[in-house]
Amino acid sequence: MIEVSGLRCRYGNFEAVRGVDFEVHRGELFALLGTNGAGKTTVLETIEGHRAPAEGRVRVFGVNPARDRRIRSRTGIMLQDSGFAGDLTVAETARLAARMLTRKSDVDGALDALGLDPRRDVRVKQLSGGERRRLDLALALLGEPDLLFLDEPTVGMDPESRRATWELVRGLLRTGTTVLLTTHYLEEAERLAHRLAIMHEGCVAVSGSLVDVLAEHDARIVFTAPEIELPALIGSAMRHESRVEIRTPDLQRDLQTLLNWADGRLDLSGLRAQPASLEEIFQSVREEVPAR
Ligand SMILES: Nc1ncnc2c1ncn2[C@@H]1O[C@H](COP(=O)(O)OP(=O)(O)OP(=O)(O)O)[C@@H](O)[C@H]1O
Repeated sequence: MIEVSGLRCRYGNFEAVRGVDFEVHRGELFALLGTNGAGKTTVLETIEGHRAPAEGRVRVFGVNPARDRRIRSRTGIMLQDSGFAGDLTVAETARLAARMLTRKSDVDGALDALGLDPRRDVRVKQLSGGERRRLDLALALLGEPDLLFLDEPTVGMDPESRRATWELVRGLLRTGTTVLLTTHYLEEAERLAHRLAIMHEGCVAVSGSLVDVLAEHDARIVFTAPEIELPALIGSAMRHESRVEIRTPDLQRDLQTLLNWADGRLDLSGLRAQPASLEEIFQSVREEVPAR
């Protein structure tokens, strides 16, 4: 659905994107993540056809998005701010947005899907931040796009609306919609993404399927235990008072060793074993990749 290869983008002499490659496949959710100023918006704008690359190639539905406007009718874009007049009501805004589309769209269905039906006669400027995001998403869904761009979709939403939005996105994925998500909310990416790329300083620092990316980084075993000599493990153990934290590249093996060793000897109280989180991987990208 999307192909980005060798992409470079410049603002004057400043190279904001320095050779980015990734693909987004049909029916998947791809999360484009990154540190502040990493170049995500620049990449997105190029994919959306608003910016021509300095070098490299971008294809959406197999065509150049900067030249071929036909892809617009198959694409839904949830912007950070949809830019409609605050004096219009929710329903007026949705009807106006629908009129700008070439595809037929179900305005009532989109408002209903986002729980905005009871708010349809409220002026947009009176909506809460979370309701506003839901309206932005409803507008992006008009015309039932094959490809959906979600830019920070759940900013300002309360936990319940956020969960409802994730469920809605999962539903869209089940019906074959392809989604490109950008978010600073890493739990969101962890919950939704099939594959992802983490950008830093204009480059992709980490990419792959969520499962592989998490598996490639050290998992963690945590428990509390008195001062005691631990068995030899593959991972490294650190102690903060009675709390022991083991970072391991082989969670199953070290956990097995630890449980066998503790059996009948010691209660590993508060034992937790978990894979690396995107939060930790993100942090290591920030620390490891040298600043330009
Ligand atoms: N119009 C512009 N002129 C000059 N530099 C720009 C312009 N727009 C963006 N930049 C710079 O390009 C780099 C990438 O910006 P971009 O907005 O693509 O990053 P981002 O990953 O979306 O950041 P954030 O997560 O902070 O929104 C940044 O260093 C930014 O300051």
